[in-house]
Amino acid sequence: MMAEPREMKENKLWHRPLIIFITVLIVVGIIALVTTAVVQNKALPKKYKYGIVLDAGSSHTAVYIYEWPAEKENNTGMVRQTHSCNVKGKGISSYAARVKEAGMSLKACMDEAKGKIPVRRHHETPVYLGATAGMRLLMKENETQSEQVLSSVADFLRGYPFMYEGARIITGQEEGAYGWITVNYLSKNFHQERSTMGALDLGGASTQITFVSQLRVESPENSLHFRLYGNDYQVYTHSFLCYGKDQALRLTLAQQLQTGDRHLSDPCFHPGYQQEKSVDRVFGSPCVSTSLSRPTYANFTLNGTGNAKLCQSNVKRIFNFSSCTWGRCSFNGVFQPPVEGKFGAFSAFFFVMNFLNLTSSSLDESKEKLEQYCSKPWDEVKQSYSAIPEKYLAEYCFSGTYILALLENGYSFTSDKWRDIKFLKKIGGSDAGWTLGYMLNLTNMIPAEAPDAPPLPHSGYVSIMVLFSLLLAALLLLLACKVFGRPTCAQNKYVI
Ligand SMILES: Nc1nc2c(ncn2[C@@H]2O[C@H](COP(=O)(O)OP(=O)(O)OP(=O)(O)O)[C@@H](O)[C@H]2O)c(=O)[nH]1
Ligand SMILES: [Ca+2]
Repeated sequence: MMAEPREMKENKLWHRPLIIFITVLIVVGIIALVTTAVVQNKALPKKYKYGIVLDAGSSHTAVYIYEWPAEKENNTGMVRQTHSCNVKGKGISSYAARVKEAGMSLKACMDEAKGKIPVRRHHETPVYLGATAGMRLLMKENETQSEQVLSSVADFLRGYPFMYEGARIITGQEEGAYGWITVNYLSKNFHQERSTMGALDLGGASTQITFVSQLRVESPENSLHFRLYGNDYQVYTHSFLCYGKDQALRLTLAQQLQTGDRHLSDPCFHPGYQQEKSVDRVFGSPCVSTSLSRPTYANFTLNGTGNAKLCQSNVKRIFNFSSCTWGRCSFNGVFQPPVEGKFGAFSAFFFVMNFLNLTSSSLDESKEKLEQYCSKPWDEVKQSYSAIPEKYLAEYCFSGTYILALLENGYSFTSDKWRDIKFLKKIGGSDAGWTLGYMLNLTNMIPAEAPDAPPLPHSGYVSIMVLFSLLLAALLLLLACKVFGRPTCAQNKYVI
């Protein structure tokens, strides 16, 4: 009777170190597993790639830097803008008479880009320059000069340690298409079965409208077909050269100067606004039709009268609604299907509508507010917005009226469709514009088919691995209890 307890005690003495050893092993194992999972799951210092696009617009040039994680370049929405720089002065087309300086004008922004991108990435960072309507107009006026301007900027960009990938004038069709790609890429609309949004871009010298149309696009030059991430898109696009807001102002002024009076009473400017303007500046543009008669005097005086209604009827005269050889037209005989779906309106559409506080107003409300704004005396306007450069400030009444006329009468956004227009500047930190779409296309970052996704996301995979390891460990522990006897486990509360 006395021998049995001694044996049990001996057994227990032999068990204890083993159990402790196994428990420690299991605990260490679990800690190791969890640590591995956590470390693995934590954002590793990612490898980023970079790209630079110069938007050589008619009014100014902007330099954009984009960044994306190297291993995820084919996923939609991964590229983001990390920096932008506005080149001082006017657009590159304004250097026509002093082409050598065109390249140098980019120096400050390009030097800044050098500082923003890690040195070890410089040699593999592509640089693209795309010129838009200002250079398209210069090309029409003087081909040699436009080529010289492009080679001046090209030579200058080649002097940087980046990978120079070209400087060219992009077509209006490309400008529209890439703007559409940009807004939908940034909104992650190419994912799943989401519908896309149209893109409205208003520059200084041209304006673009691009959207998916269910209706057949009758004119081949306005029709684009894309296969992106496994989906097909039939896209309508048109770029109206000369219908950017600066050229539209010239067209409106040229129309009004047909009366022959060198004192122009202009309803698109505030009452009390007065300025001497050059006839050359107005009629020197290739946009101003040669059928209009050019006044003989060199300057004219513009006197604001501040009447948005009259302004609107003047502005409407620059659109030709009378001839259309297609089923339906926007203006100037250009085919356009009815606008469909939501739209993102950016660049000057945003600057102007945002300044006028009209980004969330209905069409009727916008007209009303604009009437009030235009009728404000110039002195009052200057006082209220002393921080805004006078050049911009003087033109908001005209620009707002032009935008309403272009959208309502030009593109046929009726009152109910007006709500579908969202005036925006950026989407998730990146500017809306053609540059991102241009770079995505040239670097082959928008695949036709959806990239193969692993069955589980990485974090899901790790979580499942950890869960099963824990389960396994618990089972092992249970097994140990069974092997080494109940009392020990019961004492340690391991057995249920
Ligand atoms: N109010 C205001 N106007 C601006 C600003 N930036 C540009 N603009 C004006 O808005 C118009 C359009 O500007 P952008 O979109 O930069 O035009 P752009 O790219 O130079 O011209 P395009 O080659 O026709 O595309 C021009 O008349 C500019 O002078 C701004 O910050 N505020
Ligand atoms: Ca532009």
